[in-house]
Amino acid sequence: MAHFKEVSEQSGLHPKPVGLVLQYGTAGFRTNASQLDHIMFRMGLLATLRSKKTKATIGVMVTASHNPEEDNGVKLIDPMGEMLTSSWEGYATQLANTEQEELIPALKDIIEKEAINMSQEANVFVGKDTRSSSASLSKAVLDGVKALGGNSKDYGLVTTPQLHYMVCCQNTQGKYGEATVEGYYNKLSQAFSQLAKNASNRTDDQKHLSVDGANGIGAIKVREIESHLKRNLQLSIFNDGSRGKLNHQCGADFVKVQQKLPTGIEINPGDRCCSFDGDADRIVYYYTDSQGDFHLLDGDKIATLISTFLKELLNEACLDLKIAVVQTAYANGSSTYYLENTMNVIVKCTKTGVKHLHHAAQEFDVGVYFEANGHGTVLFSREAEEKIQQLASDTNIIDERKKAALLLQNTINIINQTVGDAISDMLLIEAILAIKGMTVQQWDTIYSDLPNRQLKVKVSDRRVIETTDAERRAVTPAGLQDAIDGLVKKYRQARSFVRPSGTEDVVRVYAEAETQESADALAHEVSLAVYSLAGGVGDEPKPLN
Ligand SMILES: CC(=O)N[C@H]1[C@@H](OP(=O)(O)O)O[C@H](CO)[C@@H](O)[C@@H]1O
Ligand SMILES: [Mg+2]
Repeated sequence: MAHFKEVSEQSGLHPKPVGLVLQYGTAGFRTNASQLDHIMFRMGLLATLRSKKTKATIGVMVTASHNPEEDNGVKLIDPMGEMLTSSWEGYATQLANTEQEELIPALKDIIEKEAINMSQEANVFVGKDTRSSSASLSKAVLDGVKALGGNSKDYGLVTTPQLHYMVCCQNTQGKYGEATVEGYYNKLSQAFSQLAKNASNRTDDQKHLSVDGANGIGAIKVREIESHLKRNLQLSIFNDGSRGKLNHQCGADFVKVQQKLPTGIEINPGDRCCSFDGDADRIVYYYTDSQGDFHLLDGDKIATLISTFLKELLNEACLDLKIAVVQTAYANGSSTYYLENTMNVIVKCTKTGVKHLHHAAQEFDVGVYFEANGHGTVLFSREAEEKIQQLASDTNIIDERKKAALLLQNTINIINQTVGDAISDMLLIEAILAIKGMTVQQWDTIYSDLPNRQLKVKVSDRRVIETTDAERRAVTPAGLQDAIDGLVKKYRQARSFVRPSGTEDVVRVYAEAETQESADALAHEVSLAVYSLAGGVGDEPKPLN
């Protein structure tokens, strides 16, 4: 049949190392770049099949996000700009692990199971981050698409959320926006300018933000959008890739996990700063105080700021729309308490991984979702968008209600609803702070984080840990959860859980408690329990201090 001969020949140029097995994990495939050429070619094939199946454009992003420069990875993007549906993740894993000679039968199997019409046209958008391996790996994706007779468009260097945006624009025939990087900048920057008009006179200092670009794609793209912002926002960009190494001692993941400033940034006490991750789908804020102490405003603080802003606007607009915040087990206990008890919003907890949060957020009129690490966005239901649109364009009302509706309308336009987006989130946060006349310190005092600690434990097979209750409790191995419960009881305001990582070969341990000493001690003791009950390898975990 058509193209199989071509696939067979071409796949020989992208051979699979015999015996290599990889999984489509929390965020696609991710490992050392040297092992990924065949994966990329095959994901080009799979994206082509997915496009034929959905009769829509599919995206393929080559990136390993916050991983070190030597790694790479690939994520597939479904028609509305969301992550690949989980029912196809199995196919991705199958194709990835099939030995060379079984590739065509494996493809035919998917075609048959999904009843794919092979004469249907296929279109695939491809993007890549700044890793040195990304150029040849994205070429392998393009080869895969071509081999199966699909059309492709190579966007070259883009952030992950930009590619999600392009896919959504394309499949909504431009209703979501124009499927170009310029179109993306125009939509976001125009919405930002509109929102900024609602801020009272701001000094240059207040308009200033320091950005740590993680030496990655985000630095390039934030510089590009800066020129569209007409000095409504004044950026100093550090770690722009001209000297430092990608994600090395910098970027959102480093700042969140280490709870300290990235290297390569020069700031004064009180300056508002943010860090992107390696593919610019995450953002965290921070500042240092006059004592030099570091203060982090993570995804939880961002979710609180945004949901407060939206709830106030919905009230002012007298719109009866249900707003909810979606978090994971990593959300700081103080944030959950504040959202539920002070703000009175619905809070949902899902498993780790953006696809879970995204789906949960879709169930509400307005769903704000953020992982504590700074990956998140806001989703508006079609009904919510329509109600807001209607009120904003109602010529009979000229009052506070309409003003709120117009603010909501521009907020919708500034947000990338397809996926978490560091640039879009940054603009929204900057607009909210400007409109509310709020400093980063004032934002920080909305609630105080419980001190917390995240650790990793190496075990021989992390799958021995199975969890339940949105990963907050371990079901296996026997005795582990009882041990954790016993340890948690020793500390005040304490909570701890463990889960196998979906992106690294480790078990993650999280603990929070009334003091940093307690959180550190609890995290260490839980690590020891994991080490002894779940097959720890290497040296026993050492205390932090
Ligand atoms: C604790 C943590 O931050 N985990 C991250 C990390 O997943 P793990 O499954 O924990 O490795 O990478 C994911 C993909 O970027 C992200 O969605 C998630 O939040
Ligand atoms: Mg990322």
